[in-house]
Amino acid sequence: MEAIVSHFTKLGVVLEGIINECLGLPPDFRTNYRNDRSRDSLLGLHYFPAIEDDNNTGETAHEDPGCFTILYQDEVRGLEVHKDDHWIPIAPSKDKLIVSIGDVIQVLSNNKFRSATHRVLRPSETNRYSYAFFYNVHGDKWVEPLPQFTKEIGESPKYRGFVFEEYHHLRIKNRSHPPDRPEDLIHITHYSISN
Ligand SMILES: O=C(O)CCC(=O)C(=O)O
Ligand SMILES: [Fe+2]
Repeated sequence: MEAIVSHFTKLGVVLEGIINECLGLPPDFRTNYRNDRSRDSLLGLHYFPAIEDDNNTGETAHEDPGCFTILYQDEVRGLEVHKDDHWIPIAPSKDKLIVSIGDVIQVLSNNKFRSATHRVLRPSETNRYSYAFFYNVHGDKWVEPLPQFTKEIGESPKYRGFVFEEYHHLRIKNRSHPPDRPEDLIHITHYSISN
């Protein structure tokens, strides 16, 4: 397990540099913004075969809350990404890792990069295993749209700022104490500014 975390962490640092570059952020942005990996987490997931009447739901549609997620799925299908009103299956492969942008990058970039809406449908014929490595910011980090994507280019911020831990807790609460109505689940839109 420790070896996997160490590999994912090294890869995460490289990916973060690539994402920063794609966003046009300076190379030292990462070390200036944060340089603490203590809130990253690795989740090992085991999905039992779907049975009739449970809609095959493994993970309902959601976006990951942190910076980005590195996902390893075995050779069993199930992961789907929502794009242009369609659910697109992500072909499983033992040789591939899937990287998805999370809500923190969406907020920092003021929606220039969007977090990926995804879900897992469990196949009925077999178990499914995956590892999700969540590359996060530190809990007490203040997250808000960066000036590079707001005042420096004449755009108004689409989110109010928040402490990452607060949002993370609300997201965990979605799971531990799910609200009666699905529309009351907390998403990043909780911090949206409607102009
Ligand atoms: O198991 C998967 O393929 C995805 C898991 C996931 O989306 C999550 O844990 O946030
Ligand atoms: Fe996810």
